[in-house]
Amino acid sequence: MDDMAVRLTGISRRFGSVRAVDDLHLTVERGSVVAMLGPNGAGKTTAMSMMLGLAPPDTGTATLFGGTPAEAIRAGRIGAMLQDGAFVPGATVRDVIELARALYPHPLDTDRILTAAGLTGLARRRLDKLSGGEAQRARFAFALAGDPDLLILDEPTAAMDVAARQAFWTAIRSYAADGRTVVFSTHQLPEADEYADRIVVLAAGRIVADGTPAQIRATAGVRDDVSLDRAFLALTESSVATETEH
Ligand SMILES: Nc1ncnc2c1ncn2[C@@H]1O[C@H](COP(=O)(O)OP(=O)(O)OP(=O)(O)O)[C@@H](O)[C@H]1O
Repeated sequence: MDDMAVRLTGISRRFGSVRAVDDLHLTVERGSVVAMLGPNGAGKTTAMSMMLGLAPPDTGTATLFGGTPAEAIRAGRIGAMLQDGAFVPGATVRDVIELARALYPHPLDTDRILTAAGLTGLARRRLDKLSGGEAQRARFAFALAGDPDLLILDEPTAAMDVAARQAFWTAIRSYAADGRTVVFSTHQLPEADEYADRIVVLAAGRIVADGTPAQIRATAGVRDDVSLDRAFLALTESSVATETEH
């Protein structure tokens, strides 16, 4: 049996002449919180899509808990937040939570989901009337609904205000404290610094650094008291999405 929550073995994906993800090898241990960082276009969303089985890799394999992503999803073990994921038109926050709960074998209680996502006062609001940050909280509610073993979250706090971010990270902390696994991407580097056990830095579809926040600073050659932003820039400054040769 594979002990790893996520195992990416040499996955690659091209779009035309762009190598969005280039021979990526990554394992994520169960119970860890892993941040995926990288400049715009580094391949984070593409890698997460392949993790979830939404896009097949051109080469390599992606497994979750030792099986295919589709098997893990069917077993109700995976929750995900994707960038700008569309909602059912006309539905309310409560409707979409009930819809998500119906997809999973052991869903969380609706009130618990509403509380964890900070949506208790908005349960009857139509999704198309939500603000950007509120819609992001609704996506988080959808991801949490099935009480999954692994959360894969693409820029989960984008558009959230300060209070919503704090509530989000409190929910993630209690979720991870139960030994469950989180993989998230962000451009808010202090979030990775504070909440991730491990940071994977991507540039041009490849891993350029991987380790604890302290190890990332060491790889970048900066001191421990220097901001993670400085370390990140040192690691990724020279990178641009790789064009393949014709
Ligand atoms: N469907 C697509 N068609 C063509 N090119 C694509 C497609 N999806 C992604 N790309 C390209 O692949 C590269 C990686 O994109 P990806 O969205 O994975 O990056 P990202 O790290 O998530 O970026 P961001 O931080 O901006 O969200 C980029 O150069 C992007 O333009």
